[in-house]
Amino acid sequence: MTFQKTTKRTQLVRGKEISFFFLTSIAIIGAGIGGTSAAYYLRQKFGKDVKIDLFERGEVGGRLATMTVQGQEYETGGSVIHPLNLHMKRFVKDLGLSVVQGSGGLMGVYNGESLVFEESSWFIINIIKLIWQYGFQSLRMHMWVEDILDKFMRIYRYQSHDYAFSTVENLLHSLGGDDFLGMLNRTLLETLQKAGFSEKFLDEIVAPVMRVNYGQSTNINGFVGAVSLAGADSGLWAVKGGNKLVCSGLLQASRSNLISGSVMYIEEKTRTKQTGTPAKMYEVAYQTGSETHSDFYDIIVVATPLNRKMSNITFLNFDPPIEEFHQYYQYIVTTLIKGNLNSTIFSSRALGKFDLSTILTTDNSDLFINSIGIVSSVRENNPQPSEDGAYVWKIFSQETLTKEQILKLFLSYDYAVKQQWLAYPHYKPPEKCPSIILHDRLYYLSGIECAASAMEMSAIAAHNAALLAYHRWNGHTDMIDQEDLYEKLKTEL
Ligand SMILES: Cc1cc2nc3c(=O)[nH]c(=O)nc-3n(C[C@H](O)[C@H](O)[C@H](O)COP(=O)(O)OP(=O)(O)OC[C@H]3O[C@@H](n4cnc5c(N)ncnc54)[C@H](O)[C@@H]3O)c2cc1C
Ligand SMILES: CC(C)=CCC/C(C)=C/CC/C(C)=C/CSC[C@H](N)C(=O)O
Repeated sequence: MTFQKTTKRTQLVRGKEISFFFLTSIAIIGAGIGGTSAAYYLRQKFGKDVKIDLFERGEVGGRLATMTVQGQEYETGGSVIHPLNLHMKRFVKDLGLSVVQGSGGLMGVYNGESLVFEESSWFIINIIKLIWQYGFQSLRMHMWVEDILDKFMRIYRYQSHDYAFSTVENLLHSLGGDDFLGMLNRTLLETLQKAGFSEKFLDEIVAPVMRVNYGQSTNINGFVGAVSLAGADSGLWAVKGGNKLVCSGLLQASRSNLISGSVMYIEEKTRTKQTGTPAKMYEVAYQTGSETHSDFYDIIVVATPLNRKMSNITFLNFDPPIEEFHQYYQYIVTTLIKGNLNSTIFSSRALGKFDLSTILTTDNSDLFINSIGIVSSVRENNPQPSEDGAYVWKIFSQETLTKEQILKLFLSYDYAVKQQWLAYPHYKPPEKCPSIILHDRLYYLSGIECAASAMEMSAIAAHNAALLAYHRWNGHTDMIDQEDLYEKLKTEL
């Protein structure tokens, strides 16, 4: 089913205001959470008649993906969602999906020799342990993250009032001023050292959280560091049946046309429209199987990281030319293993007495895993062991695990399956974020990952790209890059 709309645009021609009627068609490249939420918001803004084509060369969901083993499905990509991720929350509600809550088992931190920190199932013991080992730093860290989240949440108010930003930097500045921009330019380590956190706390608590969430050290930028720490909060949740259901749901709700094909190049061309007037449009050339096709669009939203390895899209004949993108993405392997853990490699405690369900690791180059933890299938709230007591464990590592490494970790195992990812940017502050406006009507939403990669970040970027495209198409410049929005909106009911 295709939709077409005639849209009125007014232009100044030799000093006279002339109205043209154009057919509006929009292409989105990539059907991950970024592309599908862009389709959803573009439909909301541009209305029911505009044609929206969504190009996807792989599976709908992108980095939200599951793997089915022995009849059970597990998340292998983006898995947890923060309780304050309001776009994701809204999608789930609007699409009639259900949620599963994180199981919240016990966590320990291994440094290659022993467990340097171990949670207790008694809340009060935990508090005493944390204060004993790190003073009040855990509480201070919690407050630091909460303060950042508090400011971050301003985006929902701005977007509900339809305000858009033309750069990632402007968006972040509107939320947290120079402090937020400063976080992009400094490492998390520098930021937290300056705030007075101890080496011990940074090595034993903060670095392990960065390793499990972003496969990197505390040398990542301070902003993504804060997002990563938020990813260790309580109350995390996931979508029942798999997070990727949000993407297929948004695609359907947006009534876009899914085109299964790989976009090869985008070129700006002059075309004569049905009205007889010449107009600049974008030609999208894509491959399906061995065939090449192309189609013309007024607006394009690129919702995939633009680099050779990940999307390989060429921009032809743009004036000025569109720069090449060189963001390097971190390679990560997710391995699912159903088996009996050899807990004696982590702790001297007897096998039956080991009660940790997640083991994080310190930044030790001798370690071959970043983390290991018990996981539930996408339909369960709590992980279920099989009759022989085996659980399904998810391991994140920098390289594919060898059989020897798996046999070191497990006394016995039923299966081991893996998925490799170019997962998220390799963060190296100072971060220079790519432009959102690549050309007149060509938008890039994945650039937001330079600040932090997470489902909610892509959804925020998608909403922003839809608002930006809409306001620029209609000449509403007052809705873009407004300064002091927080103060302006404070007085509104
Ligand atoms: C292992 C792992 C764990 C993670 N855990 C979490 C987590 O717990 N919580 C969280 O919030 N985030 C997590 N993330 C990050 C999160 O998954 C991503 O930030 C988010 O899914 C990115 O979505 P996106 O739509 O922007 O990009 P993608 O999901 O990458 O979507 C881009 C799509 O574009 C398609 N595409 C690329 N090139 C072309 C082309 N030329 N033509 C057509 N289609 C093309 C791709 O096939 C892909 O489907 C994790 C990521 C990974 C890899
Ligand atoms: C964007 C905001 C404000 C919050 C998002 C917090 C969040 C959910 C961060 C997680 C980011 C991430 C890339 C996690 C990867 S690993 C996830 C999990 N620990 C797992 O074991 O699968």
